[in-house]
Amino acid sequence: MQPIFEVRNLKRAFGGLAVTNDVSLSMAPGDRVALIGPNGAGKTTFVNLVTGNLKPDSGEVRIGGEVVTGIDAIGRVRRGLVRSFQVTRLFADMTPSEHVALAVLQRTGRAGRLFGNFLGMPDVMAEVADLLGKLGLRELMHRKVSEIAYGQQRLLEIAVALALKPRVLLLDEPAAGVPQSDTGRIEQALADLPADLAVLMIEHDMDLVFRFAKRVVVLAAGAIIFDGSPSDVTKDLRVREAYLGSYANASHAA
Ligand SMILES: Nc1ncnc2c1ncn2[C@@H]1O[C@H](COP(=O)(O)OP(=O)(O)OP(=O)(O)O)[C@@H](O)[C@H]1O
Repeated sequence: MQPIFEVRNLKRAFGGLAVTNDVSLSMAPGDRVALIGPNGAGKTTFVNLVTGNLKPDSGEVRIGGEVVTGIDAIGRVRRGLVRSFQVTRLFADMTPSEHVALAVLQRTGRAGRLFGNFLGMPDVMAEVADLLGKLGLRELMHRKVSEIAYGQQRLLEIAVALALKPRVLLLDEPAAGVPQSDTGRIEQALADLPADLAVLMIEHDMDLVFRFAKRVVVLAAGAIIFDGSPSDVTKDLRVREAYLGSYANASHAA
């Protein structure tokens, strides 16, 4: 299948440190990939390079075959590359329906309109209600974000991302900070993501990785050291060494 998302020979250094060191990765529609790696492996930097929040020193990012390396973050969202909105970027005084409506208006090129008007736009409201319903947030759609639980805020991040109709979705630790009692709802939302969506999830929780991912990519010291099946990743010697090395460094530093 033609890749929907491709990274070729991506490099980025800070000072003398190669934080993204010749990374290549390709994903097809429907892929469910987990990106893992010890602390400081370069996962966040990689995501920032991919989304256009950071410029690479060299290499290429493609969405649907189009080279987007010179296109900014908003242009990449328009082409279908969406990173889940972070809880820290939700507006405490706004409601879930306002957040999702804003994303729908942005996607449909109507974000410039007076925002309060969306309540009178039946197509927008129908989509907002549908999306929030699918994520179990319908009852809370008109409450303030500050009044809803953290797990529900994380579901709202997913709803906002989906309202942008992504072709490639980057999820940054979607269940981090969510109490155990609420992680089931997040996992259900991940299981219900559109089948043709390519999903790259950064995750530390290996239980979640094993339940979600069909493929695991391991980044260590800026380079991909493993790209394969979840069942093979724990047996891989280089992966074991990378994690052991990071634990050794951490205890050394402590
Ligand atoms: N703007 C920057 N300037 C200098 N060094 C940086 C910068 N951003 C990241 N680094 C360094 O790059 C390395 C990788 O950082 P990055 O945050 O990408 O790793 P990570 O895998 O996301 O880590 P974690 O899992 O701990 O969040 C670290 O050594 C970090 O100190």
